[in-house]
Amino acid sequence: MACRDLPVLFGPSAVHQGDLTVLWAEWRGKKPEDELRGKVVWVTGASSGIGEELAYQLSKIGALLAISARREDELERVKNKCLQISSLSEKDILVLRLDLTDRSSHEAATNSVLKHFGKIDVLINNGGRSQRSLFVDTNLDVYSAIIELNYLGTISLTKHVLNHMIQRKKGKIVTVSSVMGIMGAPLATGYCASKHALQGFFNSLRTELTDYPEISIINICPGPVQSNIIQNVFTENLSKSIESAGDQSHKMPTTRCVRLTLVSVANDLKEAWISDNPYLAVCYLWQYAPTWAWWLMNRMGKKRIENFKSGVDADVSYSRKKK
Ligand SMILES: NC(=O)c1ccc[n+]([C@@H]2O[C@H](COP(=O)([O-])OP(=O)(O)OC[C@H]3O[C@@H](n4cnc5c(N)ncnc54)[C@H](O)[C@@H]3O)[C@@H](O)[C@H]2O)c1
Repeated sequence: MACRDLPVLFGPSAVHQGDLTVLWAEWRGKKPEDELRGKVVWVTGASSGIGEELAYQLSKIGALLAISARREDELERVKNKCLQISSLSEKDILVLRLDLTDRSSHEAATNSVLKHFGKIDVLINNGGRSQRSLFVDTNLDVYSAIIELNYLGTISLTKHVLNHMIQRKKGKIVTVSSVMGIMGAPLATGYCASKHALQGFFNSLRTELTDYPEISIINICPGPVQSNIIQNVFTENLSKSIESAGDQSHKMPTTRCVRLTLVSVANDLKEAWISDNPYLAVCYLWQYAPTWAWWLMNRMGKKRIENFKSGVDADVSYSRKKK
């Protein structure tokens, strides 16, 4: 690497987006266009946010898509847009209704994708919901629902798809975890627990698959990203929605998060941190100097709770584009 290249890695725009391995992969690594064209990719939670954008970018690359979520009409909308922006044809995109919490349906859903395409090259476990409520205020049913959806729903689908990948001895299981799978933060105790559970699960599963070097387990850890995640959060009661999601424009654009996700998939990165600062820096601290991270998070966390209680987005104080 020449000295003139250093600003690419350490310049202000780069450090705000992903860990050094992700940025290196984007700069020097394999291109999603080369690695994913013609591959069968199944994306869960494809009806909005990160999953919807994954469908768009993958369709432009020429990947064959199975797109899943609970609302079929929204999936049809996403499919139609994919067909408009790509050279894919009708049969290249399978709309498959799927409720991650309905675990008894996951085997049949997997068989439907296999029947349509004959194989699954990549599963992207993206569907999930976050949380905005303090533990002291929150009903335990909410914790059960978060674990059922984010953790058990994800590993249930993985189990069926992995059986197929083991038969083929190849495939990629990608899970959209979160920086909250690495650190802890207030207002999200259940969400953090579910993402930590996913990290622990997939890091352990990888060690059980050493006889299958062509099966990759890839954990994606985004920081705050523009999507519908806040309007869909769990609150203190299962029946209660959040009053206002607040402005989300200070967060990382969905397009950028998804591009770096696909770079991570193309390069088989085991774990990718994709975030603006300060959350990216907190990930490094949490990993290498946890005592400092705990000290810092206590201070940031207080502001997060204040923001939430005043009706603005919890993370609004830390963005470069303060609102
Ligand atoms: N946006 C962020 O700031 C952020 C940060 C880190 C991680 N993530 C993760 O990214 C993933 C996608 O979230 P997003 O930000 O795009 O939010 P989003 O709310 O826009 O999208 C979530 C998707 O999951 C689907 N989903 C929810 N419950 C489901 C169920 N029971 N069965 C099937 N699908 C279901 C929704 O229909 C939707 O398609 C989630 O796993 C989330 O935890 C998001």
